[in-house]
Amino acid sequence: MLAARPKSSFIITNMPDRKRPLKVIRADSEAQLVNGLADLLQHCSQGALARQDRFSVGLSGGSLVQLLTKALKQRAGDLNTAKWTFFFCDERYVPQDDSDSTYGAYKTEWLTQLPGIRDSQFVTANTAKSLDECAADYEAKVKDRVNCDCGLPQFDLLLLGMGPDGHTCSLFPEQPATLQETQRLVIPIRNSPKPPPERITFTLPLINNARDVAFVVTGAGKASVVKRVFVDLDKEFPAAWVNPDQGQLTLIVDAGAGKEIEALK
Ligand SMILES: O=C(O)[C@H](O)[C@@H](O)[C@H](O)[C@H](O)COP(=O)(O)O
Repeated sequence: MLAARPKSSFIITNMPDRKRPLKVIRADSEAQLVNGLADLLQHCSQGALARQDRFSVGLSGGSLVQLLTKALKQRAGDLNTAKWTFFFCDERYVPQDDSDSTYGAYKTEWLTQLPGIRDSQFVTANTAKSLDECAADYEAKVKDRVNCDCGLPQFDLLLLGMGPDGHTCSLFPEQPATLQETQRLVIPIRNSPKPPPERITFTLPLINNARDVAFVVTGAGKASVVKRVFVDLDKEFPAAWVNPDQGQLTLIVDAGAGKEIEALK
């Protein structure tokens, strides 16, 4: 059977506030979307492993857990995941065996469905520490394990989701001060508007230094926010602050989430 190829892929260039053109991959079905995500993983991992001996990936929670699991299963024969290291762009400050843990969600899926991936490939947050220490400790792990040739850790790929309120990672519109962070790469979050209230999250200096950043956004309910974030760069929404300095920004959407940007093709 022919693999379901993404319906269309296009570049939006005429955005003065964007440092690099935005690449959009628009899928008509979940199978096409998974295939687009799998292509991206293959492309980014091959590039990273040609440059160095590790591929560093930042994961997010939500619907991405299932979509990424499907993409990795689909390409299990082609991807050499043994050299991949998985970090968390944000993590909920709960014990690792709590049903709210993002690491726990991945572990449940992957260690049963993706036997090639070992638990030791996840770089997890130490939630036995205080929240502040947990964030500082995770920043130290990132600095220790991610390529820092340019002075700042540079992830090979960050996979991000976006909530209907335009939040990404644990950067929420109700907490705009988090977007102004310039020193710390991982910060604690208290009183998150989305439960659970305590979290840690990557900050913009780390996110925008990545080599590749991809958002995966689905559902017609997010269509207008997708346009306001990715086309209008409306800074009311934290996701609009993701603007990689040199890296490639890719938006993978289904037909529903992409319906208001379709005309820009
Ligand atoms: O920690 C969390 O609460 C989730 O990880 C959350 O930030 C999620 O990534 C977005 O809300 C997008 O989720 P969906 O893709 O499921 O809409």
